[in-house]
Amino acid sequence: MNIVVVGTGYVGLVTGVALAHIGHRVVCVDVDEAKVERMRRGVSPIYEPGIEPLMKENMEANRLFFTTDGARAYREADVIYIAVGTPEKEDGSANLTYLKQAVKDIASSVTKDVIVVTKSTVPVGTNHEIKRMFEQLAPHVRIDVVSNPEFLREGSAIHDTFHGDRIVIGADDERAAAVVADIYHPFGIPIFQTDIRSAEMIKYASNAFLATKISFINEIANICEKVGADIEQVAAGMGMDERIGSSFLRAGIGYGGSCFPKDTKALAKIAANIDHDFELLKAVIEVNNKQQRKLIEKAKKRFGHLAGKKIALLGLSFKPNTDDMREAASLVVARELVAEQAIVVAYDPIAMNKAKRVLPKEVIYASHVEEALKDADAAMILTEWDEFRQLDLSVYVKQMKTPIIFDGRNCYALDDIKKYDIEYDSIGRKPIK
Ligand SMILES: NC(=O)c1ccc[n+]([C@@H]2O[C@H](COP(=O)([O-])OP(=O)(O)OC[C@H]3O[C@@H](n4cnc5c(N)ncnc54)[C@H](O)[C@@H]3O)[C@@H](O)[C@H]2O)c1
Ligand SMILES: O=c1ccn([C@@H]2O[C@H](COP(=O)(O)OP(=O)(O)O[C@H]3O[C@H](CO)[C@@H](O)[C@H](O)[C@H]3O)[C@@H](O)[C@H]2O)c(=O)[nH]1
Repeated sequence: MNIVVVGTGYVGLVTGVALAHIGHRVVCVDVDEAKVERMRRGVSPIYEPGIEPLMKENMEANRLFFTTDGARAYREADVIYIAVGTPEKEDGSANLTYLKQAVKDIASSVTKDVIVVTKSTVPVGTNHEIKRMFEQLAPHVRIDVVSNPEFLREGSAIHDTFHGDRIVIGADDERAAAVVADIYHPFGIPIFQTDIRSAEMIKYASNAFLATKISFINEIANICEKVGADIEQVAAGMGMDERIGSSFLRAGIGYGGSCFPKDTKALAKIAANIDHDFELLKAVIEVNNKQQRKLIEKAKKRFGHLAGKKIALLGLSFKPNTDDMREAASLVVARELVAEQAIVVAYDPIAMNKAKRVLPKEVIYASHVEEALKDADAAMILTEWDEFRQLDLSVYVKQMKTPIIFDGRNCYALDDIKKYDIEYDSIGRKPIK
């Protein structure tokens, strides 16, 4: 099958590589020339474990190509996947500018019937709007539109693509649905076929539900701190109930990333547009906003004021195994610390280059953990990278002026901390003084 993928971000590139790997001829199109140039040399524009070897293998097998020449690619395609960004607008709704541009680009180029598959996360009704646009802009050909939302997580995107829990296919046309189902057949992943609007809703509802789980456990953690219970024990005990499930019950400083923050807001907006006040989801968002400031509150309570205090920030990306800084808690924490006139020294194993572009200019960057901790008054752990989890705890004692750790990701067992002269305040657990 001749497949074209429009947009080579986390979703587009991973999709393109995976579809090439199961034998399709895949052309990935992007408007970003520098990105395409890098990918042609086998270099991934994103940090994603396992992506580069798979890219190179499929490029060498002449199954995977990268181009900025969308027009030519669309003309030759049997199936076109749209995976461009749908970022957040100021009012919280999804910005469909890139998506609509991609639709126009495709419509002005195609000369034969084609199936267009929307992987981008789009509000309910968008795929029907795309269909109408094609009917107006390219009446000479038949273009079927299929909704196929993506559920991969950054940092485990390759694994998720080959081992996902389900593939959702939303279609009005049985033949188009069957073609898309056939493409995915070699993955051996259960396929859930439904109508287009339900498919669009499954994506938002799934992300909103996972965000709800996180805000829920974070609120329980906040209560645990006040009643002397331990959130790790509570989450473990809750998770043993199969109806609840143990995943997504990790308390911390809230969710970030390119999806949960924007998709929860977009769903609240979708609801508002039809006069439905989605109170539960609005509370989930509000809880998360507060939770991202949790370590700042703890530090202010401990020190009184933060002016002149040297604070080491460990971890800057929104989660481990990615360099993505979108909506990372570190953005909120660093801005607030700088506003409080603290001296902020930051370290991240992978995201440092991207962080430098978005964190306040006052932030100082260390090239390793020890350097970040040197003479610090306190450390704040914002991302649970293995490098921090596996750190010899004596490093905190040796390097810091005062070994005080505010751990936003509960990286250490309390019993391990107790073996050292460390003051430790984490999320939903008893502080150790
Ligand atoms: N990042 C994730 O983990 C994830 C997971 C599931 C779903 N999604 C959804 O998938 C979509 C893509 O997300 P992403 O994080 O991969 O995006 P991204 O911002 O990383 O990448 C989008 C790419 O599209 C390119 N692009 C924009 N307009 C184009 C056009 N007209 N023609 C060709 N290329 C164009 C951009 O240059 C960019 O490289 C979004 O709707 C997002 O919500 C993302
Ligand atoms: O128990 C948990 C699980 C996650 N998080 C936080 O939640 C955020 C998102 O994490 P994760 O879901 O692992 O990463 P994403 O790559 O953002 O993936 C989510 O968003 C994608 C884009 O829509 C979806 O495709 C995925 O299914 C969905 O998990 C991160 O800040 C995590 O630190 C927690 O605080 N506690």
